[in-house]
Amino acid sequence: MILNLDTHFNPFPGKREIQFQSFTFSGGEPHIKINPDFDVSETVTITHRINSFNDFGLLLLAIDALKRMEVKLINVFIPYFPAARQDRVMISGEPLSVKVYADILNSLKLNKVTVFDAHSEVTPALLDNCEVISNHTFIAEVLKKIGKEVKLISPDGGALKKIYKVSEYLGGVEVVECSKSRDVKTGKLSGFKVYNDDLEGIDCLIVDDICDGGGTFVGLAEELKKKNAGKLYLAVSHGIFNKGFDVFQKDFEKIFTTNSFREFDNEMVEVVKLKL
Ligand SMILES: O=P(O)(O)OC[C@H]1O[C@@H](O)[C@H](O)[C@@H]1O
Repeated sequence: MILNLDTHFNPFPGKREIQFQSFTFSGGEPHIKINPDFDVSETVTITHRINSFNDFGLLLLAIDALKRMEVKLINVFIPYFPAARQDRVMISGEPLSVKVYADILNSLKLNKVTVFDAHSEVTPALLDNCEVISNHTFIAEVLKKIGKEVKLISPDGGALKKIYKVSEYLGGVEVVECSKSRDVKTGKLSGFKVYNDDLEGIDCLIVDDICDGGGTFVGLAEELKKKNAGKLYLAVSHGIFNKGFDVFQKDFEKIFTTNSFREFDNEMVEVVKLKL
């Protein structure tokens, strides 16, 4: 049984859905009422796209309601895990945000928590009974859509381990390693480096987990262009795109993402819908 808290997001098409009503009280608090017309002895999988604290709150309320209805086995599918990037304390005074979310979920004794393309190994290490869905089939689908040979571009050291696994899954597509620096205090990016001088006319697919403002990818695109690379494509599992898409217009042919975070309606972007 599936409880899709975000009614625009259904990664389990065809599975029976539990009906519910959710709304926000006038004071701003989320609320939910789950219809009791289902067999509580079955496992229930809650799916939710979390991009605000209220979204997380609604998830917690739904878990509590199901427990009170005596559902014993509850799975949760949160494709984009909140604060996954706040996985270490960089400077004193910051919280270890991802652990705050993980601790709350762990306290609820869930049967399974599934996340899609975890930012780092920290999220699955912190969560009890965690399953991570890799980006392999997403990237394979992207390559099919591009329909020609590309090199895979790893934007930084953090993405390397994952991109080599993708390359292996795809039968050994060549990987180009790159690096960048980010100022801990200001978040400003600089010093983009591409460790391959043989990119003349070569089409490139940059692969990463998250695109937020896009600075990483625009900076990298400029370096790739200096090496006369061919067409540039970007594939990110979780699209936030907080600065919109105009920033990519000059350098990129197309951007691929999934619907793990939200929906998109822009001709530069092609969305591969998540299906489990
Ligand atoms: O440059 P923007 O898009 O803001 O940020 C995205 C980058 O920041 C990292 O955490 C992500 O893994 C990605 O490399």
